[in-house]
Amino acid sequence: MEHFEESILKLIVDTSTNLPPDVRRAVEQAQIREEIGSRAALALDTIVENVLLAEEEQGPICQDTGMPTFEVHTPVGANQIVMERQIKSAVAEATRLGKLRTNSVDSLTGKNTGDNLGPGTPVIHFRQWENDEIDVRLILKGGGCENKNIQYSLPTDLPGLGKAGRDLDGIRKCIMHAVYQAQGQGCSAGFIGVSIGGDRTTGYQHAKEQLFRHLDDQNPVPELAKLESYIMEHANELGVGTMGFGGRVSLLGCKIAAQNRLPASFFVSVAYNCWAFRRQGVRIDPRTGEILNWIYKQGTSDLKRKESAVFSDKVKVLRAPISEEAIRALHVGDVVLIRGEMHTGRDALHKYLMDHDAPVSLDGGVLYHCGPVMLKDDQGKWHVKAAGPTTSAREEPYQAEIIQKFGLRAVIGKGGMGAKTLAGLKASGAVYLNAIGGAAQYYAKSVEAVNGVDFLDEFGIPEAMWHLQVNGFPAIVTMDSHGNSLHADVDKQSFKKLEAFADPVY
Ligand SMILES: O=C(O)C[C@H](O)C(=O)O
Ligand code: SF4
Repeated sequence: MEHFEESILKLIVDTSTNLPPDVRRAVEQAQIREEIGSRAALALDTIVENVLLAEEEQGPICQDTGMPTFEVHTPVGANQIVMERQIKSAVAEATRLGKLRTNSVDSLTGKNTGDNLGPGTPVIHFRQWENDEIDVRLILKGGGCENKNIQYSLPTDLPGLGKAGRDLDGIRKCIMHAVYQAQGQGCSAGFIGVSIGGDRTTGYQHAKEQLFRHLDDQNPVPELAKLESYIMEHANELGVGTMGFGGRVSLLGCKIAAQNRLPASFFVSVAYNCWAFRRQGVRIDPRTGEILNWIYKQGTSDLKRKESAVFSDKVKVLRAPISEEAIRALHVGDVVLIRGEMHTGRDALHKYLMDHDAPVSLDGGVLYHCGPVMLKDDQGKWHVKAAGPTTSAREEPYQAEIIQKFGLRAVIGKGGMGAKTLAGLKASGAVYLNAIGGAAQYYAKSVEAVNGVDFLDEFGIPEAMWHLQVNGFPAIVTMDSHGNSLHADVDKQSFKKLEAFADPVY
């Protein structure tokens, strides 16, 4: 087993940086379906560009490399204790190399362990099988889409859909609702794994396991095969679209399975995975630890780069610090390019800023909801390795007050924010800009220099306040200072479409 750790490291690097061909094909199909020039098409062009950049640079496709989850099958008698130790060591090494973000945070102190190791992380499940080879599968599912997982307990009443009973029709309604409720926050268009039955714990576990199925496999249970096709067809009528921008494609894959349940329980558990669907697997020789073959084909396909609308002359350039006048001139749908300094800030920083001063002036400033992957070189200089946006909705309780308190003019994130922030943007003269979730290589390229960092020791790399010099960071105005929100509009329209699926189908 001399090569086992090295094989696991290869698996991690490939999973994080190289989107498998079946996932690429699904993204490509969406790109073909969306109307040229639409916001969804622009978002998909950025996603494709990002997938290709990640492969070329061997950089993380998305900065959130998720909760590394390993499903391992071993021959009878293989030493699982040694394997677990080596998997952990490979995880730490991948983190040191910047292929995984430091994602393991102490839930009580907020301290980041810095190497992705700690109680509960990474997740490793072992099972024995009567087979001569070791099978290791890995999924890197990020926090934003994990937050959009949902579990229904039937019978229930679903918003827009009415009663959902303990039958196939009730299950159908739950799944339609699951896609609707994710909106753009889980970086749609997504992939869902669905489990019918089990208990609360095994339901979610089983739902996640469905994400390991090949996208083009055929469900062996005829009713579930039919339900999968129904969902694929109709969830795309909801109009959520890529990043919740509206559009023809809201779902890229759906895999459903059933397990037995208790008489009193009837769960439908949905694991929602963003478009950055990073899962891979290897078969390993138990004598040498070497990789025998890859379970899903490895990257490389004919995804085509498209000239993006970002380069058109309609784009407005914003130089930070930004004036109120420049902000008031912006409207939902405008594409902007930011030049100058922006500051990253997410959950820990927002909470901190509520009752402390900021370490730098934020007057006219741009706050980026982002937890990047950063590496320090031998000279002590920091480099951005991946830097896409995080889900902004988490900052809803704080954002309006922070904009007002510090004079911020722009907040960048993804998935949109709520009514309180919208009112705050209007009152203070600020905008919400949407960056394309998961496009971490694409945005990292627009960073010219790291000007400094605050709270690194206290908050850890993803939560620290990084001061980034950018030259042409593209984003779309999705909430303006005149009370308009694309997110509220798409939510309303897609809810109306959801209501059309209330009548029984089964
Ligand atoms: O943590 C992040 O950087 C992103 C997260 O996965 C999210 O989607 O909000
Ligand atoms: S930012 Fe988006 S693409 Fe990245 S892990 Fe979160 S949900 Fe997935």
